[in-house]
Order: sequence, then structure tokens, then C-alpha cells
Amino acid sequence: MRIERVRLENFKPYRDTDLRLDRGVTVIHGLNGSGKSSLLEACFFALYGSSALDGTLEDVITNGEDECEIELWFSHDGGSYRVERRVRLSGERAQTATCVLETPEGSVEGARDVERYVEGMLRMDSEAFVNCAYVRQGEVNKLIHATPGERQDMIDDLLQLGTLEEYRERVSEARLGVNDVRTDVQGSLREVDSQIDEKEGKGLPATLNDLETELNETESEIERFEGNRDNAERTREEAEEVLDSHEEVRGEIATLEDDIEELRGTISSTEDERDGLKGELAETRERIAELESERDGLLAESELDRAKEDAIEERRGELETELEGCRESIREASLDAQSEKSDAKAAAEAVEELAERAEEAREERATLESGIEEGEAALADRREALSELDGEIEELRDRFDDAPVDVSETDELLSELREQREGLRERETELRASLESAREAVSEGERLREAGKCPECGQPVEESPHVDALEDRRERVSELEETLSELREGREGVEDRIDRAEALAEAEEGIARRKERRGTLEELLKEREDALAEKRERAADLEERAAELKDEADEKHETAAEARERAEEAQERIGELDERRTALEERIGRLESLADVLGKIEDARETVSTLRERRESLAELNDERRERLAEKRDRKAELEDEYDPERIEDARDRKAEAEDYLEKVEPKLAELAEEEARLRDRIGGVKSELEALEELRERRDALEERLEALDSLYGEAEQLQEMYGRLRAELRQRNVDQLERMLNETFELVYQNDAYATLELTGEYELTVYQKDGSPLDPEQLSGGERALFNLSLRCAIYRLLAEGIEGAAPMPPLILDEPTVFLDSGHVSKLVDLVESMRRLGVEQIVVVSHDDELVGAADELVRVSKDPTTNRSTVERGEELLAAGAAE
Ligand SMILES: Nc1ncnc2c1ncn2[C@@H]1O[C@H](COP(=O)(O)OP(=O)(O)OP(=O)(O)O)[C@@H](O)[C@H]1O
Ligand SMILES: [Zn+2]
Repeated sequence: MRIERVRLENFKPYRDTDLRLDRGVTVIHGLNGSGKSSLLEACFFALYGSSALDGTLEDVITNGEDECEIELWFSHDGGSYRVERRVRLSGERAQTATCVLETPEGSVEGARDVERYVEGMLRMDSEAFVNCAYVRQGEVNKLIHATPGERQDMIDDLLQLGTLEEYRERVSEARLGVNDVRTDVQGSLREVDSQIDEKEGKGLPATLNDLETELNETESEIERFEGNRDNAERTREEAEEVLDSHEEVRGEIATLEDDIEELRGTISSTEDERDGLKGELAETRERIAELESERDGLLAESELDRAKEDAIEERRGELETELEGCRESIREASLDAQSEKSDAKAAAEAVEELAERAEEAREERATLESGIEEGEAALADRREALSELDGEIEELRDRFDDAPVDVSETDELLSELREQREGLRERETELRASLESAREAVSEGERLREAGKCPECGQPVEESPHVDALEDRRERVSELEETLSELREGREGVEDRIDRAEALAEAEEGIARRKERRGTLEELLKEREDALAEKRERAADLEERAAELKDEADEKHETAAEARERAEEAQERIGELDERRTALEERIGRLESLADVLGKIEDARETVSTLRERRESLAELNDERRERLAEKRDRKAELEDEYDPERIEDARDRKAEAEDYLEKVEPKLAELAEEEARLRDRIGGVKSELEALEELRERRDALEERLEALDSLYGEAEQLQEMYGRLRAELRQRNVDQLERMLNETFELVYQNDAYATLELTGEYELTVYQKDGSPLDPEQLSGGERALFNLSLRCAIYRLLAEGIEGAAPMPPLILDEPTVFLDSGHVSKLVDLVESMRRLGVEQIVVVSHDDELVGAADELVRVSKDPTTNRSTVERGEELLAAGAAE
């Protein structure tokens, strides 16, 4: 198998990478953390899916992305293949969204099917792949640390030796199963043998012979006794027949006797019945005579001359009609009486009511009249008050006779006078003020003059031109005083006039008040007069009404009396009609009795004829019975002649004899039958025992045959098991020998130190290192570097062994080494180069080595440089001959 190309998208540190790989040695080179291991991991993951991962599925997707894609192209056994996987993140978890493997035969889909296909194709699961082809970084010690058992399992698995062990175990199980069956069959055989021995010791054929002879004898005896028994039975039957027929005759005679007795009884009781009927007949006839005399009496009382039914009915019809008429008249008369009575009652009630109403009218009139008298007295008082008012008004009017104004002009006059008075008062006040100031001016002048100063200007008087003015001032005062007194007088005159005018206004007001009062009084007077007139009218009406009601009452009284009279007449009529009705009813009653008697007579006559007929039919019946009685008596006599006592006696004797024999023979026969059954039973038992013996013999033969077959099968299984075991041991030994040789060769090639003589690998895969002095060393005791070399040697040896063992049928996967130079000094690194070289020479098609060691670069056919951009943190690969050339030049 060879990897040809890998393409990655968002796988771990790779964003988008496409790398071709060739045959030969490819070295993947780069700094720590640049993504070398991830590249190998991608190839491994493409083949085996998640079981090839150390981490989880989520880890393969580049951080921050949600989908990654891996494509791997490879060739295998001449065919081309391509795997494509796509992993997608959904939420926290990643899932394989696509997984397809294209093969020359078609495509396989789904992670499971693809993994299974790859396992089958490479004949390795992911673990075997790791153990053999893919030496992972840091796992160099795995095979050394493993226990021999684990190592054996790993290597056996790789070399497919496990299958042989599986076969051997299966055969062993089968062999044990065969053995279990064989033991069972042996047990059964022993048991069958002992059963046969037991049965043969019993002498079964002789016993059978004896029993059959005995059975024959018993059967002939049974036959003889059965013949005798049949004879006895026949005799008994014959005797019983004779006895039975005689018994019948006796029975018939007894029946006849009973019949005769019964018939005689019936005849005599029928005769008794006839006598009874005769008595009844006589009684009925007597009754008819009685009824006929009753009928004659009733007929005489009725107005009929013949007791004939239709005549009676006709008469009765007439009387009923008359009676109905009479009853109708009574009903009418009583209706009349009823209505007259109620009329009389209604009229009497009306009289009472009318009288009451007349009384009420009279009472009302009396009340009204006393009201009228009172009203008239009040009216006279009012009229007087009115004439008094008129006098007062006249008096007040007289006051205006010598007045300057008329009534109703006082207001105007008064306001005029009051205005005059106001004007005068104002002038007076002004004058008084002027007088005051004039008087003051005089007294000032006097004071100044006394002081020698001018009273006018206050300057020294001597040269004043104003001294004479004082006199003028005094004159002015007296003038003013005069005018003031004139004014006062005028005002007093006006005030007198005002007083008079005020008295007149008062009189005017008095007149107006009285006039108003007079108007009210007059109105009231008028109303009262009207009311009185109305009352008078009403009183007159009431008087008239009372008289009318009285007349009406008298009339009604008369009507009531008439009605009562008519009611009495009707009552009298009813009495008469009642008498007539009673008489009619009596007559009808008599006619009914007559009809009843006639009916009874008819019935009695019918009874007589019925009784007579019955008597006759009974007589006929008895005649018949007597005839039958005679017949029966004849038959009885006949039968009594037939009866023979001697023959009966003989039959009885024979029957007793036969019964006696039968009684004895039955138990004997039962005994014999029992004996026969017992014998047959025993014969059956012996026969079935003989059959069982035969069966047992057959069974023994079959078991013996089976046992032989099982013995040989067991032997074969044993051989087969041994063979598988041997084969595996041989194969393993061969492999171990070869592996040991290859391991020694490889180790010698890579390890310079010649302290170790040889490496030993036992059949149980115990590994031992022998030193030069011959002492053994556990591989765990080796140094780190030695161990790495030892492990590489072991891996390469296993790879070679597999490659040589299987090549052809299943081409090997590429040899992949991840960081094999860890722990190695530079000298050993160059040895590693030699190892790689030797593997290539041995024909390994493709070797991929991951290393950052320059020395290994030199050994490469192809160089792949992996680097990581420190800013984006994304890895890229470069593949190049120029790189290789540069490396070689150094
Ligand atoms: N899912 C991921 N997304 C992004 N980067 C990742 C993811 N997983 C791993 N890496 C990065 O890839 C690098 C690991 O690569 P890898 O182990 O292949 O390196 P290397 O070249 O083999 O290193 P060394 O020489 O030390 O063995 C680390 O730097 C890691 O941060
Ligand atoms: Zn690495």
C-alpha cells in the first residue's frame, strides 16, 4: 500500500493543504509545533476514523472553524482508492458528516463500513497498524514495556497465528462435548444390559404355554353352564306366560264387577234426581196458580178488560205522557212563583231605599236653610260698615274746600314748597357766613385802631389812607343783618305752608285707603249675596226631590203587594198539580206490577216445560244403562266358566323349579368369567414382557453402534486439536526464530557499541539481551537511547517478517516513523539513516519519517517542509527538489 496524496481543509493547524507523496523515503521536516505530527495523524485518521485519534473528534477541526475535510488518495494491490471524510461541529459536539471510500469495485459509505473495509484490506485494525507500521511519537517503549503475553498477543495477531489458536480451542470444546455424549451412551448401555439379564432369567415362554392350556379348559366349562342356563330360562318363560294369561282373565272379571256396581249406582242416583224434578214441577204449578190470582186482582183495579201485554203498554204510554205534562206544569208554576217572589222582594227593597233618600234630601234642605239665615245677618252687618266708610270719605273731602289744591294734587305742591325751603336755607347759611366775616373785619379794625395802626393794611395809622374804611365795614354788617332777618321771615312762611300741605296729603291718603277698603267690602258683599241665592235655589230643588221620591216609594209599595199576591196564586196551583201527579204515578205503578206478574207467569210456565223435558231425557239414559248392565253380566258369567285352577298350579311348580336353578347357575358363571379374565390378563402381561425384551435387545445393538462411532470421533478430535496446537507452536517457533535473526541483524546494524553479544527471543516472546561476558540483561535495563534503538530494531524486524510473510497477497502499509531521533546522539542518528536505507533496500515501497534532524534530511528522496506562520498560526507545507538540492549542497 502506498499513500499518494493528502488534502486537508481546516484540519488542526492546516487551513488548506494539498500534499503529494512518492515512493521511497519522504522526510517531513520542520520546527516544533509546526504541524508535522498532525500531517501523519491526518493520514491515519483518513484510514481508520476516530479510533485512530488520541483526542476527541472535536479536536481535529481547526479552532474557530466548524467543519473540516480530509481527502486521502492511495494505491493498494494494483488498485486506486480515495477516502473522503468531513467532520462538522454542531453545538459542542462534532460529528462525521461524510465518509466515503472509493474503491475499484465501487464506493463504501459510512464511518463504520469504511473502517471495516480498511481493516479487511490491510488485515490490520488501527491498533495493529500502530504496532507495526506507524511508530508514533513517544511510543517507542511500548513493545519493550509490554508483558511477554501482551507481546505474544500482538505479534500472534499480526502474523494471524491467533486464528489457529481459535481453531484449536473450538476443536477442544467439540472433543469435550463428544466425550460428554460418549459417557452418557455408555451409562445407557450398561442399564439396558442389566434389564435384558433380568428379563431372560424369568422363563417367560414356558409360563405362557401353561397359561394358555388353563384358559382353554375354563372356556369349555363356561360353554356347558351357559347351555343349561338357557334351558332353565325357557321353561320359566313358558310357565310365566300361562300364569300371565290367567291373571288377565281374573283382572277382566274384577273390572266387570266394578263396572256393574258403578252402573247400578248411577241408575239409582238418576232415579233419585227424577223424583226431585217431579217435586219441583208440582211447586212451580202451585206458584203459577198464585200469580194468576194476583193478576186477576190487579186487572180489576186497572181500567183494562183484558190482561194483555200490548194493551197494558199502550195504557201506560198514555199515562206517562199525561204525567210528563203535569210535571211540566208544576215546573212552570214554581218558576212563576219564584220570579213573583223575587219581584216582590226587589220592590220592597226599592221602597226602603227611596224612603231613605227622601229623608236625606229633607235633612240637607234643613241644614241649608239655617245657613241662609246666618248669611243674611252677616250681610246686614257688612252693609252698615260700608255706609260708615262713605261718611268718613265725605268728611275727609270737606278738608279740601278752602285748600289751594284739589285732592290728588298735594304731592306736587309739597315737593315745590320743600324746594323753596331748601333754597332759602342755603341763602341764609351764606349770609350768616358773610355776616360773620363782616363782624370780624369790624372787630379787627377796632383792635388795630386802638393800637394806632391802620385797620386796613396794618401800617402806622398816621399816614394811612384807610382809616375811614371802618365805618363802611360797620354799615355792611347792619345791611347783612337786615337781609338775614327778611330771609328768616320768608322761610318761616314757607314752613307753615308745608305743614298745611302735609295735613292735606295725609287726608288724601286716608281717602284712598278707605276707597280701597270699600271696594273690597263691596266685592265680598256681592259674593255673599250670590252664594245665598244659590243656596236658596238648592233648598227649593231638594224639597221638590223629596216629594218625588215619596211618590215613587208609594208606587213601588203597590207593585210589591201585587207581586206577592201573584206568587200565592202560583203556589196554590202547584198544590193542585201535585195531587194530580201522585194519582197518575199510582196508576202507572199498578200497570207495572201487572206487567211484572204476567212476566213471572210466563217464566214459571217455561220452567214447567224444561223440568218435564229433563225428566224424560233422564228416563231414556237409564234405559240405555240397564241394557249395558245386562251385557256386562253375560260377559262375566262367560269368563267365570273359562278359569282353570289345576293348570295354574302346574305352571307355578315349573316356574319355581327353573328359578331355583337360575339362582345357582349365575354365581358359578360369574366365577368362571373372572377366572377367564384373570388368565387372559396374565397372558397379556407375559406377552408384553417378551416384546419389551425384544426391544431392549434392539436398543442395545443401536447403543453399541453409536458408542463405536463416538469413540472414533473423539480420537479424531484429539488428533485435530493436537495438530492445531502443534501447527501454531511450529509456526510461532519459525516466526520467532526468524524474528530473532532479523532483530539481531537490525540491532547490529544500528548499534555501534559492541558490549552486547546477542539478543534472544524465546517461543514465549521473552526478550533477553546477552552481554559479551555472557550475562543476561532485561531490555528495561537498557539506556534510553539503547531502548529507542532496540525498539526501532524490533519494529523494523516485525515489519520485515510481515512483509516477507504476507507480501503478494496483502501489500504492506508504508513504514511511518514519527520523531525516531529523540534520545539519539548524532552518531546513532547516522545509524538510523543506515536503517532507513536498509529497509528501502529490502523493498519497502514507501517510508515516511518525521524529523527535525538535518542528518535524516540527507537520506530523503523527497523532502517536505512544514512551517507555521506565526501571525496566523496556520501551517503550510512545501515540497521541493530545490529544498532537497539545497540540503545536499550543505
Ligand atoms: N484543532 C486545532 N486548531 C488549530 N491548531 C491546532 C489544533 N490542534 C493542534 N493545533 C496546533 O498544531 C500544532 C501541533 O502540531 P504538531 O504536533 O503536528 O507539531 P509538530 O510539528 O509535530 O511538533 P514537534 O516537532 O514538537 O513534534 C500546535 O502548535 C497546536 O497549537
Ligand atoms: Zn512533532
